[in-house]
Amino acid sequence: MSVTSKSPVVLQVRDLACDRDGRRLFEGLDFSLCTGAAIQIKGANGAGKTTLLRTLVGIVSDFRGEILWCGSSFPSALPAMRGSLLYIGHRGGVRGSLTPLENLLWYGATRESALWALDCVDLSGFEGSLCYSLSAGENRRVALARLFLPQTPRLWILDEPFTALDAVGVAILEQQMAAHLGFGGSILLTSHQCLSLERLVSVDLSDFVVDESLVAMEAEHVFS
Ligand SMILES: Nc1ncnc2c1ncn2[C@@H]1O[C@H](COP(=O)(O)OP(=O)(O)OP(=O)(O)O)[C@@H](O)[C@H]1O
Repeated sequence: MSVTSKSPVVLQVRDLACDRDGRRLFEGLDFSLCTGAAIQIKGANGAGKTTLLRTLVGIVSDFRGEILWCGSSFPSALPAMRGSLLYIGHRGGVRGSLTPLENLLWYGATRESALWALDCVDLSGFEGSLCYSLSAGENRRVALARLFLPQTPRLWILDEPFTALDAVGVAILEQQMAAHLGFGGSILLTSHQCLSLERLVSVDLSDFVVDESLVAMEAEHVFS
């Protein structure tokens, strides 16, 4: 699928600002994510990448500005967006006391599709091991196996999906992301990794950091 200026926008952020613990992390953030396209959110440790993703999936509701799903504003658009969303957070959502197969069955996969997905991420032979006995990279593969299940939702929001993966794991994931975009899906991800995906644009949160000196000057002006 080719992405053009006419590709429909699925997720849009307008003049977004997020706070954490009383501190403004970023403000004035604008971007539009189209069908068949990906956005990589970049920024230093603590810049607010995870906070942004958690805001976009509705876990964090303390924001200023506007978030739109297919043209409808949050929070009323949240249920519709969640119906089309696959979110894999920092921790991956893998239960250590379950096996990789049981984890995928818990997410609603059939046994056949779960075994297929585990094979795609090179975990054949580990289906029945308890996840707490697997390595960090293997656990990350269990989490990412959800991207290989059939009828995957159209929007993927992925927080540091490449963490702990080896070179083969990175290649497998990039290939699957490219396939998802090719089918008209959309991806928003955070990563410090240099990615070779086509139809990918970067948004750096450092460009939206608040200038504290201006905030102080404005406050002085208001109270003087
Ligand atoms: N639950 C929380 N309560 C209070 N402050 C928080 C909480 N979670 C995050 N923060 C703070 O918000 C800021 C942004 O955190 P966030 O995890 O969004 O950054 P990040 O850009 O994803 O960082 P990293 O690259 O290290 O993963 C940090 O300074 C962090 O200390």
